[in-house]
Amino acid sequence: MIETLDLLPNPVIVTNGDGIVQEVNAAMLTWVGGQAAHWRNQSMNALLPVASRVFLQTHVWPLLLREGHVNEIRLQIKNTDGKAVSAFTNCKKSPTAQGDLFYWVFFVAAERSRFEDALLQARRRAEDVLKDLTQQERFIRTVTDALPSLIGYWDRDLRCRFANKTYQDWFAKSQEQMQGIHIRDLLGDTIYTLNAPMIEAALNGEACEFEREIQRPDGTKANTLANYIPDTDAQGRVNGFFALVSNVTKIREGEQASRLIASVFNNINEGLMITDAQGAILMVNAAFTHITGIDMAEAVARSSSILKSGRHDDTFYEDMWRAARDAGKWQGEVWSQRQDGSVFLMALSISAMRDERGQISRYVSVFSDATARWNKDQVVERMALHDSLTQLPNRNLLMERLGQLTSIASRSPRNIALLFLDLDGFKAVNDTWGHDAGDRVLTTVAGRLLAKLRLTDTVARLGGDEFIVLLDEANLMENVALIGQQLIDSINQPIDIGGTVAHVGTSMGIALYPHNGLTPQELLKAADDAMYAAKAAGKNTLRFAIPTKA
Ligand SMILES: Nc1nc2c(ncn2[C@@H]2O[C@H](COP(=O)(O)OP(=O)(O)OP(=O)(O)O)[C@@H](O)[C@H]2O)c(=O)[nH]1
Repeated sequence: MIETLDLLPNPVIVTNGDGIVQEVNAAMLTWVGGQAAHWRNQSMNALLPVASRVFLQTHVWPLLLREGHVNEIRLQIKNTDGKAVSAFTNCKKSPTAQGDLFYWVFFVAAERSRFEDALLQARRRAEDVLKDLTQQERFIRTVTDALPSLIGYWDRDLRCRFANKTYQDWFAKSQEQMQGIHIRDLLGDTIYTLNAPMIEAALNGEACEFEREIQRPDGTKANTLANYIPDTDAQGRVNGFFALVSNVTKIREGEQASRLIASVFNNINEGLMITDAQGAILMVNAAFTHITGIDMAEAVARSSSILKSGRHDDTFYEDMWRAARDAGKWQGEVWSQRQDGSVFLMALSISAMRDERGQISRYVSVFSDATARWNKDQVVERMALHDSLTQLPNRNLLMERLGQLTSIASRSPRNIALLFLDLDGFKAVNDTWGHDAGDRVLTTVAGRLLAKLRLTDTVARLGGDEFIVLLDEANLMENVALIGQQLIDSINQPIDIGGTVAHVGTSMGIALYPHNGLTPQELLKAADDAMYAAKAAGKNTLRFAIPTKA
């Protein structure tokens, strides 16, 4: 055994349980001097100064006998010069057939310092690792601080272990104040109580997501969407949970606004149609379907030209879209077609919507059905221009048509004849059979005049028993006289006035364009004068106006 011990660089002694030296190795002899035999069977106390001996007896042996080993016990050894040298020793009990042996291995302070160096290095490595970890944490913090969401970590005791900047700012707390804060203290009792089931779920390993309206320290309210994600280790233990909370106030407000817009979109009476820049329908509302009869699903993705009625030419639509594009808006009335092919008047307003680059991205068309209004306008217009009894054009419309005819004739010469008719003996009908009978006579006369004339000619009632006939392209005076006489003859026919028969005649004055005048007023005056000439000549006859020009 001693040979083996001699190989060791450390001083070693072997004792029995009473501390009697059994062996001393070579390294120990270089330290304490003498021969091995000198030390054998001596108490190891001989190697120690008094203080170490006492320490050995009172502390080391009891520990050694109890534990079977001691480590790094500081003892002093007397060297060859009798000087005390500080050393450390590790001792281990080794049972043998001859009884327990105790191996005392010594290392001097210098060796100890190597050991400490190793320790120091190990600590530095640990510190480097720690530094790495700190850097990593700093990196994580930098990244999470830049995020708009609240990111935090809560341990099992519901103490905050991490909270990013947004989390701190949200609750107006510093990083130090956040560190270790209890979640209840941060959220307040009310929100904590509401969140408690989710916290419990997260600590039970269950991820959860929920929304909550939170009042912030500055008093503002915000909608939050929270995710609690359990932090589970390899053994399946939940050590805490990550909290990821996003401010969804704007999103919720946006959704609310969208819902409002959608509600308006579908509840207004105006038809709405949104198309892309090329005119493909993207969206229509319920009123669109109500007015056009075209189903929403059927309209989408089709061209807005499905509404074309054919009453306008291509130029009309080109002008309309060009104006909407260039001016950003177009307003007007468009004859459009319903699903069933019927035509309606669309009072339409088109607005162009531009994207952030200024390009037109959408056209919003708002429209209503203006057909009923148009029909009513037509009736009013008709009433304004027609005689309500005979439905013939009245003085206004007559003058308008006469104006058009004279204007055309001034550019491309043609003859126009204006026949002024005033009934003879009409008052007697009224007086004899009453006003209604008189009306029957007037409508009958109107019908007879129309029956005798071409569609291009005009028959008008000036009022009372006065009628005007306009003959367009009346070339020969003889022809005009012939027509005039035929009209007189026709009126002379008996008129059935319900059970009895009335007779009226007509006196007719004829003025010719351009001979008797160039303007409507001149022509009417000339014909009126000629009519009076006919009356004066005995009634029921015709007279031409006296020419004003050769
Ligand atoms: N029934 C009816 N009578 C009308 C209407 N407008 C005017 N009158 C009447 O028509 C008559 C016209 O009078 P006159 O032209 O003098 O009658 P007349 O008997 O033809 O006389 P002369 O023109 O001189 O031949 C008046 O009695 C008016 O009251 C109408 O819309 N309906």
